[in-house]
Amino acid sequence: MSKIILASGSPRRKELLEQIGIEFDIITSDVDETTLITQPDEYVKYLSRIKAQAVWDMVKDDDDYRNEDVVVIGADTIVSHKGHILTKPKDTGNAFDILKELAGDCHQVYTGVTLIKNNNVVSNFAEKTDVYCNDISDNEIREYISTGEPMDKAGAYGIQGRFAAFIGKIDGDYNNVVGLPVARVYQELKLWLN
Ligand SMILES: Cc1cn([C@H]2C[C@H](O)[C@@H](COP(=O)(O)OP(=O)(O)OP(=O)(O)O)O2)c(=O)[nH]c1=O
Repeated sequence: MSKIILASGSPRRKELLEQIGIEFDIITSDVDETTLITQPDEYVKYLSRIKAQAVWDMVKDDDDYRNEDVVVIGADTIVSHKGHILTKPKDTGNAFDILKELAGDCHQVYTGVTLIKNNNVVSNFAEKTDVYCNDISDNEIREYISTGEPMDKAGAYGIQGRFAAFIGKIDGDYNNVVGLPVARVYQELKLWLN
């Protein structure tokens, strides 16, 4: 049986993979996330790949994994609004600016996923979901930021949390917004697990 490693410290990704009944280990790395890529789908495909690659490099000579079939899953999520990329907010002022920009408009959430099996990149894709935000007043934004929810999330919000109050509709996979498009990940895993 293949061993699966989730190369992510995101509690949301752990929950989503658990939700579909997959058994896996979690190993995280600390990759340098700076890149000059500006195209959202290429950006998340690249970052998910370097996260998966870093963990593969850590485990490839490890006694627990050396003689096993190992599949490493890396992922990266960003928000894109009018063609520019929004990652996690740097501070609460930045969170305010981001949420002000997203209010009353449609934006895209991209999650990139990479599967590495035995040193080969066997899957590297980006999934897009359109998200429509209702109008949000400055006071509502300030209150939302005071919950602390935005700070570790791309686009400074969590659709699975209090920000649900401001989502008019989405077009695409909800789980992709939360950080992992598990239905597509499952389809890919089926191809590569034994
Ligand atoms: C848009 C959105 C993002 N997010 C989260 C998912 C990701 O955890 C985070 C984006 O940051 P990422 O850099 O993709 O991931 P991470 O730093 O949390 O974890 P790792 O690099 O170890 O894999 O934003 C939500 O939880 N809800 C949302 O609605």
